[in-house]
Amino acid sequence: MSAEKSEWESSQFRKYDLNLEEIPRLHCDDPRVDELMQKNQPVLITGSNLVKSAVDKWTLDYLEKNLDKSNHTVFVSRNHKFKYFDEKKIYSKTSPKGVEFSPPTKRVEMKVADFAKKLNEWKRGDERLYLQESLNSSMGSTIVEDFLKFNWQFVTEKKNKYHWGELTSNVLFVAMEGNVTPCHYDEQQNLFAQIAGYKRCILFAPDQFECLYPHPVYHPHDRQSMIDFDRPDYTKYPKFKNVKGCETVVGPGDVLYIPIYWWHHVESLMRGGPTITVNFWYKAGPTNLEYPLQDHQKVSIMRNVEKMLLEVLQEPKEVGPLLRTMVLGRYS
Ligand SMILES: CC[C@@H](CC(=O)C(=O)O)C(=O)O
Ligand SMILES: [Zn+2]
Repeated sequence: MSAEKSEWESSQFRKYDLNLEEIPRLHCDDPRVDELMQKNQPVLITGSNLVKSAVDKWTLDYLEKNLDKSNHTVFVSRNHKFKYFDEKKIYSKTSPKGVEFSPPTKRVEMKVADFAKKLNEWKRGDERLYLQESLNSSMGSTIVEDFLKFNWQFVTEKKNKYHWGELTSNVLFVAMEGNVTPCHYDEQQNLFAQIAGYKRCILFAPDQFECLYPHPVYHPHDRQSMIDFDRPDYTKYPKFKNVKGCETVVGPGDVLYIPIYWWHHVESLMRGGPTITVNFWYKAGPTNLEYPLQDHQKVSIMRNVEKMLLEVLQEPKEVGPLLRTMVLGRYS
């Protein structure tokens, strides 16, 4: 992948054993953008001015001065990975009895000033921080003003053209250089707008499900890959060797379309300073079942089968044996 005007270099990437294609990088007026989005394919869109009002202004200092003085949600990790988990699933009735789940990160509330201070004073071996919070009207009048100046026409045009559901949230992400959000998928359409710094985004299509081994649906790490990209266990996860993916680097002003159910791994480039992103998450649109079904629809079906089996069996340990009895030698 070539650096745009050498703003970054691949030595700032973390090293993984992956062969990756490049995600197309196209100007927003290029008709191929819509050809790809129509097919639920990722594309990096330039020139949209989606978050121009923030690109010109938002730095850590600016956020410190203008984000309101109350607390903000910050995740803390003992390493560079910030693997998401659903707290509600740690204690749910279907979580296996006595199976200890040790959260890989902790969620704290922090003033932006304290967050910025810790980033500026960070040294190797210290805990890492990742501010992640939905933007809302209580974010301070200046931030709200910048937010209202986003190019809403651009995103609304995409929402209407592809019959997406409602905009559910705009999440603000402020990461330390080197932070990684491990490989996972979301059940929402996502316009991922980069404001400051550079992020490498590695994406895999929903049909790579069997190469990426997601945790069971009942698990707190539902939707997250079980594979540690830093040290893949090819014995436990042999199909990871064959995974096919694509990648791009998003920089200020770029918008990456991350289609619903597409796996993505996101890393803030090492030695690249803090990164700032705002995403636009949209609910899925109405599902019209046309055959052959699309790969993301099959993921949705598998999720529903797992949920139904859990509901009726109650005991997660019984799901695997029942599925094996049903499939092995009969459907395989
Ligand atoms: C959750 C954080 C991640 C973004 C992402 O996964 C998304 O927008 O869906 C990132 O940028 O580190
Ligand atoms: Zn995501």
